[in-house]
Amino acid sequence: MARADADTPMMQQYHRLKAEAGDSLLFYRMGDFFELFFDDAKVAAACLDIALTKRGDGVPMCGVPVHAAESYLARLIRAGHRVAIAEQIESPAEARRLRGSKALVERAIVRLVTPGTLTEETLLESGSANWLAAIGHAGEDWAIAACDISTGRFELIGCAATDLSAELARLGPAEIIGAEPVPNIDGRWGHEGFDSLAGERLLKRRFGLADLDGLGAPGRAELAAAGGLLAYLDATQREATAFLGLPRRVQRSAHMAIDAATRASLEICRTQEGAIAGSLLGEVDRCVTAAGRRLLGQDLAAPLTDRDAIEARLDLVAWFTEEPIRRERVRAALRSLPDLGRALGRLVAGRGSPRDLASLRDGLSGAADLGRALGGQALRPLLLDSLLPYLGGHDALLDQLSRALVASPPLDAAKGGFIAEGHDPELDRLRAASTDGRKAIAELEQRYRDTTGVAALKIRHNAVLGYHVEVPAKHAEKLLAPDSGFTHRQTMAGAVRFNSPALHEEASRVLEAGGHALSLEQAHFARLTEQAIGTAEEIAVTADALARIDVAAGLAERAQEGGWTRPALDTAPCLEIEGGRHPVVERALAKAGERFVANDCCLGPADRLWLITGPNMGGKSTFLRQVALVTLLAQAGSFVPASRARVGLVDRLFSRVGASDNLARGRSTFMVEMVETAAILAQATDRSLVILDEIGRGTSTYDGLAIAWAVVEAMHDEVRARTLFATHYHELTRLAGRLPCLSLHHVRAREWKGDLVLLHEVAEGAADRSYGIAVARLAGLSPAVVARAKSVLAKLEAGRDATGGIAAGLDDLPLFAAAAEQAPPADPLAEALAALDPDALTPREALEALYAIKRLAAERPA
Ligand SMILES: Nc1ncnc2c1ncn2[C@@H]1O[C@H](COP(=O)(O)OP(=O)(O)OP(=O)(O)O)[C@@H](O)[C@H]1O
Repeated sequence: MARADADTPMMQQYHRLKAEAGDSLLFYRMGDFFELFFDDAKVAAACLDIALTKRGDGVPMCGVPVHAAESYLARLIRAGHRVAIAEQIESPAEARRLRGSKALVERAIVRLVTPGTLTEETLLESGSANWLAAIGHAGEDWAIAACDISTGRFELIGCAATDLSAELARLGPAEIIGAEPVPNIDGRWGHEGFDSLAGERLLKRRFGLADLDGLGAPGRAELAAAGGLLAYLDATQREATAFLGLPRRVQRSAHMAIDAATRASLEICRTQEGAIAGSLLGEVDRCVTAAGRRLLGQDLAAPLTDRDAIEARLDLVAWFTEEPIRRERVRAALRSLPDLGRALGRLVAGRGSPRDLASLRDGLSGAADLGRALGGQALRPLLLDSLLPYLGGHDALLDQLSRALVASPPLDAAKGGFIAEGHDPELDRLRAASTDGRKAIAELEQRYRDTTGVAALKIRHNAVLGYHVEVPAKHAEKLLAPDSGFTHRQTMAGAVRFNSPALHEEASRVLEAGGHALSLEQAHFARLTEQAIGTAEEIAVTADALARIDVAAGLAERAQEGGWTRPALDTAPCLEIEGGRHPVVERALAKAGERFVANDCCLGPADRLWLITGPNMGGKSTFLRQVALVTLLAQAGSFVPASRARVGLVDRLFSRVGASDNLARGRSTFMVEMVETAAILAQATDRSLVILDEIGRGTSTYDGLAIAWAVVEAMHDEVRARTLFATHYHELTRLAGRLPCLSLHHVRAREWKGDLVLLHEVAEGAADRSYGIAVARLAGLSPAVVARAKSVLAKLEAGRDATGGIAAGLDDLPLFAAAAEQAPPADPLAEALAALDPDALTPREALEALYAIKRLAAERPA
């Protein structure tokens, strides 16, 4: 940063704050603007598309108006920047009073705005949680402490190093921090406080606890992660306190493990392009509240593995499907409620407004009404019964808020006008005085017009002069006369301004009363906010209960809309789906006026690996994905797009469907595929569901087939997970004769009058051929190229028939297990060498040993 030799005091202050802000952009408050200087100005001007100017001393600068700062902040944060806000912490008048007429206003960084610590409505997506994740470890144990301070959620997740990415993928954090870099994780490192003792101390202090047993005695790694997280919140929020509920310890086994590649491949909460529309979440979501949408996203990101917990969710969805009128009433009630959780988050963070208090009032009273209405319903499911008590219980706060606030308070507390009339007699009196004063000023205006005879005389108000009398320049004479009773204040181009003792007196009354009224309102605001914060935990629980009801009613709505059914759950490793559909593809086809062909799938202990062949575009990938999605939806507690489904609970879900390039990390498509396949083979269990599409396609035919062959064998013999394996290697179908729990299936196609007809139907048996050339023709390859390809194919097929093709001889391979178990043949030469101890040999023995070794070497098979 270029630095002027003789910095002004202001620039010195700027440099001090900038040093503190580090690599964050510094928003330096100057009156009604936040200014940025030097490189910060260049970066911000480019990112925000605003003018970059220069100060008199040549320093580059740009600025954003304070009242519009939020939208600029949003753009900077989205572009990956962090922003330090330096506010004026005293008024210019105070500065002058304390330190003389030329005193510089004191400024301090009051907040670091980072992607994971946002609370402002405009900076957040209403339908997604905004997680900040801190990674800590103690020796070999790792943990993530994650919080969403916009709603107060706080989780501690202990896990193995290898599970970190999957857990982070579940959360989808806006920001990841840690002490030192963690391989393959994109975070900001070098933060402090990641030690378990600090974590323990900070947790105890924050929640006023004597010991941590009440939190389920978190382990050392969890404490280290929590320590880093809390230290970071203190550093970014400064004086304000971030909203955090008590931390919830998340048991990893309580959730279906889904790694990042599977999430991307199944497009669970976002499409691969990052959009919600077109993802499973986008397709399933019928929530009417933002909190419901956030919870649904979390449910889909972390399906459950506990059968009772899933059944409880399903019972509630079923209850809502039974009576559409009941469902619609509940949804209508929910729809009208404000976002309780986020309003609370802002109030706790000290960024709340009177409107947030009104949101609490309306949200809590709506919750209580809903609780009463639902409580009157017969045959309530257990989950609903357990939620009902949390919908009420805020009477004292509600009573205060309802009596104190006007119906629709303003966003800005500073201007007042949010405390209802009749709530505070003193406030009413001050307001009346101020109104009377204004009336008196209006009367004064009329009187001055009459006495001066100037009809155009006006009493105006501005920030510099306060109340004053203004007349057009041509009438100024009369008021300028020495005995007129008016004092000249200002001469403008067309008008002249005056003061008068009577006006001064009335104006003081107005100002004084108005000022007192304002401070009284501020005091009310502070008191109400404090009262609300006092019950923050309880309010957050109410918000969660409302969200859970919204999710269930929304899922019921979705089920009804799409003819979805309640899945049966099973603890045996089975998976039976009749009439299954892919919700997103089905919708896309419906838009184009086409029908989705429903398909069945039936996996069980005796038939757990389906090998699926068939033409390109035949629907293999769609079928694979739909099986995974039906399972995922079922375990998230949703009805499923199928006419019947029985889902044996899945502990881990793996999906490798469609190309997943990871060139940014310097790996080729094939390399990524192999790394991921290795991970599946290492992590999948006999309780897992594995979906593999075209493994081995990115390399030479021989290598690819060999790898696919070995992977299928390993899945079948060793891993024993329920597996769907789609492939274009027809040679793999030979495995059916050798692997008892593998069966062959294909997507059907027909050639009709020379045209290919894709039926999208999954049927038993192998495909008779691959139809690749027919698909290429459909895709518009020129007739000449198609004709040439056909003749090349005829030659290749003739060659294959003559030689047995690339799979010739594969039938003679020993089985995978047998091959894996076969020990390498003994090597006498190696054994003899290993037995030698050169230091213990005499020269003569050494010579003999040498002869013996030469002899063994000569006997070795070539
Ligand atoms: N069950 C179905 N009913 C109707 N149309 C379907 C069905 N399944 C797939 N399709 C249509 O076929 C298209 C191709 O499907 P998909 O990508 O699953 O084929 P594929 O067999 O995996 O192809 P490839 O082998 O080239 O990857 C889909 O985009 C969809 O439009």
